[in-house]
Amino acid sequence: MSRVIALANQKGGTGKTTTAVNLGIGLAKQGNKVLLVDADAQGNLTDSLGYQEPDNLPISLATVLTKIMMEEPYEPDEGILHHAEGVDLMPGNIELSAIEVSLVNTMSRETILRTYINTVKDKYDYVLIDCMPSLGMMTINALAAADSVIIPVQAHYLPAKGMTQLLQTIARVRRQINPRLTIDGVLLTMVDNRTNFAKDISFVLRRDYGDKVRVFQTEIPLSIRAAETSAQGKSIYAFDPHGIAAKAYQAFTKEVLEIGEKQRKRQHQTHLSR
Ligand SMILES: Nc1ncnc2c1ncn2[C@@H]1O[C@H](COP(=O)(O)OP(=O)(O)OP(=O)(O)O)[C@@H](O)[C@H]1O
Repeated sequence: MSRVIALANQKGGTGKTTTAVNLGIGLAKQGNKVLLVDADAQGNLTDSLGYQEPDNLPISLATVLTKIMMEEPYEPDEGILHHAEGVDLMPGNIELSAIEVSLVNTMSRETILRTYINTVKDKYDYVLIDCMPSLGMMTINALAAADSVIIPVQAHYLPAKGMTQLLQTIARVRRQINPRLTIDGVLLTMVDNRTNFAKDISFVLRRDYGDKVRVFQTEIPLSIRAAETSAQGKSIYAFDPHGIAAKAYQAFTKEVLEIGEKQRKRQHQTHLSR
């Protein structure tokens, strides 16, 4: 059974893409089949995996979403690229901006991405969706398609207002479109342990939101090597395998696997008790 996880935060630059790459490849290194979906018009995930001109790719997520909206046939593996470190990628690019606009007038506008994911997910253990830094239609589509959400939060600023808004949006999607949607947790990224600021943010997050969402035990440290990785087209495990960021992403992958295992067991028990 596959798990679909959206990496979402409407604030830009919080580590969504870096986490998608290194969680995805981390899960693949543990023997899982993983599809990464670039649902951000900036195409940063696509770029980070070595496809440096996402806008020139002949087929991308926008291509298949357009076909779904137009009720045209498409092949389930259409446009999917294979990365050397064992993950698949459905690339994204600037064409997704036009999709956001046309979705507004489309029937079932919140579930077009879910329709796509449902046709491919059975081939994978994990599907990770890298969301745009907004709460627009593409992010709503990602939340409608997902089983759960991971919220990367940059440890540099107090996320209070944005966090409340994001949690409200997730709750609304759960009520109106996707009742099975859960929050896996908040991941603190770019933590600079030399300052007290990161500790303060971590404390405030746990104090104000700890009863509503898990804050992952693992914190991703601020690391120049992690920042450099995106230009290399590879993961932190390939670029700097012994560094602090690689170790943190390994520990984070383990936490995500444990959550997945617990949820699978729960689903199995519910299924048996029916
Ligand atoms: N642990 C880290 N240490 C230092 N720099 C990092 C770290 N993680 C990510 N970065 C850098 O921070 C920037 C933002 O990260 P990233 O692109 O992953 O965020 P994002 O949330 O996907 O951004 P956007 O909202 O624009 O899609 C990038 O330049 C990235 O290389």
